[in-house]
Amino acid sequence: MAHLDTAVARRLQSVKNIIIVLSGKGGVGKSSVSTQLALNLHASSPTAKVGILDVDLTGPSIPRMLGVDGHGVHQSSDGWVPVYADGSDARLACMSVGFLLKNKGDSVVWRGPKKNGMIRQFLSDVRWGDLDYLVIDTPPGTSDEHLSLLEHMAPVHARLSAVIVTTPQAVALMDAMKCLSFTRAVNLPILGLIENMSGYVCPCCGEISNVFSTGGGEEMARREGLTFLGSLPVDTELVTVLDAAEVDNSRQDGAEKKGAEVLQRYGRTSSARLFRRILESVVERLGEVQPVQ
Ligand SMILES: Nc1ncnc2c1ncn2[C@@H]1O[C@H](COP(=O)(O)OP(=O)(O)OP(=O)(O)O)[C@@H](O)[C@H]1O
Repeated sequence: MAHLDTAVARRLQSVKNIIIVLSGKGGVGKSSVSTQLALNLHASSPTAKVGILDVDLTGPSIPRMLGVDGHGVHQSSDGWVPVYADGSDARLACMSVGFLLKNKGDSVVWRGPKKNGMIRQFLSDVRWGDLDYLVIDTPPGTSDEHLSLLEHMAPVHARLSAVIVTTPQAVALMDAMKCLSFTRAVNLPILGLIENMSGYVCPCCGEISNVFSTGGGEEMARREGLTFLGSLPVDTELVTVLDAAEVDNSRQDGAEKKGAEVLQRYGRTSSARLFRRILESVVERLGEVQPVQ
């Protein structure tokens, strides 16, 4: 399966760390965790350069979460120019199939080879430039998209690792275990596990209460010898910021304005405060992971 893809190698040689975000189950908040990871890495230093690649081809949600879904992608002689969610600062680059669809509601109905071709093109043709981190949001489960990513990246990039997202419920944890066994089978280093929708933040007083079970992710991490990166409660403020990030296409500056607004508004949420601690663990773990063999 492994072959050296020189076009991908050339493009990714200026990317220091690649973090693949996985979840066994759909709807557990993988895209929102990917978005928050990118936003927090971006905010972690005034010079941090971050990319986010959305390979959830049938359900791309990153452009909307970052407030840039009104954008089209510009094709230059040297490949696709990513969309910058932070506008002219150009430190938060985003690429998604969502930018390539003619109409927002269009669905992508592709078989494996076509998905593989799209993913390879994302890896070989996007002008990411120098990046400290590239965060990759994937579809739920472990399917064609995951295999394509690894097939093209593992032979050419040593600093590849994964984060697993789960909710605390038993069914989600069972699927997270499948994800874990996939990463072990393909020798993909794991930074750790994040438990999302763990408890509920009261919008009035900020207190966290446990509506459903909590702690299942932490328990799984301990049992499996993984780092528990932290938990994030259900946060209605987060939904307001990420889900409502629809761009006003009637304004020429709509997408750029909305992207900047998401960055600012997210920074003030309680999720952002909690995520900063998760980020510390992620960065610490990045320093420890052994390069992919
Ligand atoms: N901690 C949270 N608090 C409140 N809402 C959340 C939280 N995490 C995710 N959500 C919301 O839940 C919904 C699903 O989240 P998201 O799209 O990130 O899940 P996903 O696992 O990527 O889904 P899919 O399987 O479709 O790819 C979104 O509306 C998102 O804003």
